[in-house]
Amino acid sequence: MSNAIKVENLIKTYPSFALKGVSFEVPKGYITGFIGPNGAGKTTTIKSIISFLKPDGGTIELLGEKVKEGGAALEKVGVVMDTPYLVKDWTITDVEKAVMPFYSAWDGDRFKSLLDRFGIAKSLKVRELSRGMTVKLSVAISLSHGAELLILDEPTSGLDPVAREEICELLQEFVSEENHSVLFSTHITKDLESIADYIVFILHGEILYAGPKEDLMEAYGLLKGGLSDLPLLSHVHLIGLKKNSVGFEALVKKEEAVDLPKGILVEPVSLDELIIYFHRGGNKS
Ligand SMILES: Nc1ncnc2c1ncn2[C@@H]1O[C@H](COP(=O)(O)OP(=O)(O)OP(=O)(O)O)[C@@H](O)[C@H]1O
Repeated sequence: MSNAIKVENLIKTYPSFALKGVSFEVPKGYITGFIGPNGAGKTTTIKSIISFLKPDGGTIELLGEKVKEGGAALEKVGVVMDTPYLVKDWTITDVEKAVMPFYSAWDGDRFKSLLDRFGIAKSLKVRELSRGMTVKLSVAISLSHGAELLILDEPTSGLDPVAREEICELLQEFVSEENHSVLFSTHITKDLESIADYIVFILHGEILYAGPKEDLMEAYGLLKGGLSDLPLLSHVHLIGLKKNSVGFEALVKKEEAVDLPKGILVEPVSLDELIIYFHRGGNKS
């Protein structure tokens, strides 16, 4: 399977944070969700991929081409960042005039029809757009310059469920065209549970998992039981543990959860729970 993005051994060091040799692939033709708690390194990774940041080490390939010193060729890549870069006083017509020269394949008719579909008049100023409309405008720009890969950093944060659903539908429509791919970072893992095919999970600047979503969800489970059961689980690695006055819940790798005491259940885990329990860590005492 060919890759839309290949990141190898990416290093970026800040005084109080580092990407420590991040490696993962985003397969062509699918939606890949990029997850991890606040400060895990998602935006730093995405900014490195699109050359908004200069990494300290590692290699990045975008659509089969190595990103060279001096920046990525983003002609075929649509980028939707958390903080849009558009000038607030511009009208949408001004925005189109400003972005058009950067793209040889700019399709004005497609842009107009997407704006109509999203209910965005060209006479509106950027400052008059709601957060949802701003995200849709960024997506409309990406879809109008013939992008084959969309990279989105938190596109659905701050949006109501209706707008989130619309964005998710757009992404699904986008990947339904041959060889189109999406990398999509979000805290709203519910969105990914319905639309992502692959997951990249980052914690403290390191990749914990990169692969098919179903395999990730299948590999882990939540153990639930009473507090008196905990000492009987010394042979099981509890990745993350939550206790209350009567019982406990713990994240485990299913293949390691063997010889369990009677009454202990292994239940399916959600993406949210995976993030929470990996972040929390396990301590049986
Ligand atoms: N320019 C910078 N200088 C110093 N530290 C930075 C800089 N940019 C980011 N960081 C630090 O790097 C860490 C990772 O930040 P990053 O924005 O990549 O995380 P994130 O996973 O996208 O988080 P969030 O989900 O909150 O957006 C944070 O601790 C942040 O403070």
